Amino acid sequence: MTQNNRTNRIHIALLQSDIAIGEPEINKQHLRKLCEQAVYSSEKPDVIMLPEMWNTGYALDSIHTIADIDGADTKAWLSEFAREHSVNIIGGSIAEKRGQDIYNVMYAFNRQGEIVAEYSKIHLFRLMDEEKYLSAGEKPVTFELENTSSGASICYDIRFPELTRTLALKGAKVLFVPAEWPYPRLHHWRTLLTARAIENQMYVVACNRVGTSGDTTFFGHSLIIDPWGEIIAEGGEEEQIITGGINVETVSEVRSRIPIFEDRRPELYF
Ligand SMILES: NC(=O)CCC(=O)C(=O)O
Repeated sequence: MTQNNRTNRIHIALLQSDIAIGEPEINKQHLRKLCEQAVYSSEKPDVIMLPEMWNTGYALDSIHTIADIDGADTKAWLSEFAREHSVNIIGGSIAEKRGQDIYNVMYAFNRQGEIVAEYSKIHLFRLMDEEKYLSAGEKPVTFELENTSSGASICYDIRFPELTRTLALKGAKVLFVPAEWPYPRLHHWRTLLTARAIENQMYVVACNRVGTSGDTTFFGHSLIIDPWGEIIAEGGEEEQIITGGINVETVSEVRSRIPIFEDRRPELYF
């Protein structure tokens, strides 16, 4: 386990895992074990976070038969785990079947096991054929976790600064980003996440998968970045749990030092 010091207020554990393509049950057992490893560690986290599409991976050809119907199974075990262990969970994202459509959906649960957010990925990634198989979400989502206003984005979404700015304007101080982001775009990953943190003066917490599917290799490098753009924690390229602490008061400090939200001139931008 990669460990950061624990003087800050919210302690986060990122489950940077491999994903078995097209094997929801195997993935569920595996992620559950990692969740247990995180909560039974010597420094129990306040929030645990999973990567993008962890139930199926990008098994798009069979997605209609293996996606979780209404997310029912995933919601049930994540909610129970959150309540049983009194831990907040950002449930990465899963392939969810809603009627005849499939969405890439993030759930967030509080310590009581209540679902506090459901976000369907707005921007579908053509390079991985998402738009051919999945339906796009229509609504930016903010939510409260540990009394902290937070925002949801999934992977490719971070290439759209308008979305993160919208979430920041709705009050988000922390952006959670589950991902399946592969080589060769490590430079884009680090740069875009850091830019979203700096330009919105918010924490960015991103959990990427590792492992190889076909000829695509996912590099991990999960990140926790502070509102000044400094990296608090970064994963390697192996399966591991990455931990780091965030203190939301830092958001106000950075925003008062360089008051970009007061200096914006939105009447001139569009
Ligand atoms: N799963 C994704 O959305 C991947 C996004 C990605 O790799 C990118 O470069 O953007």
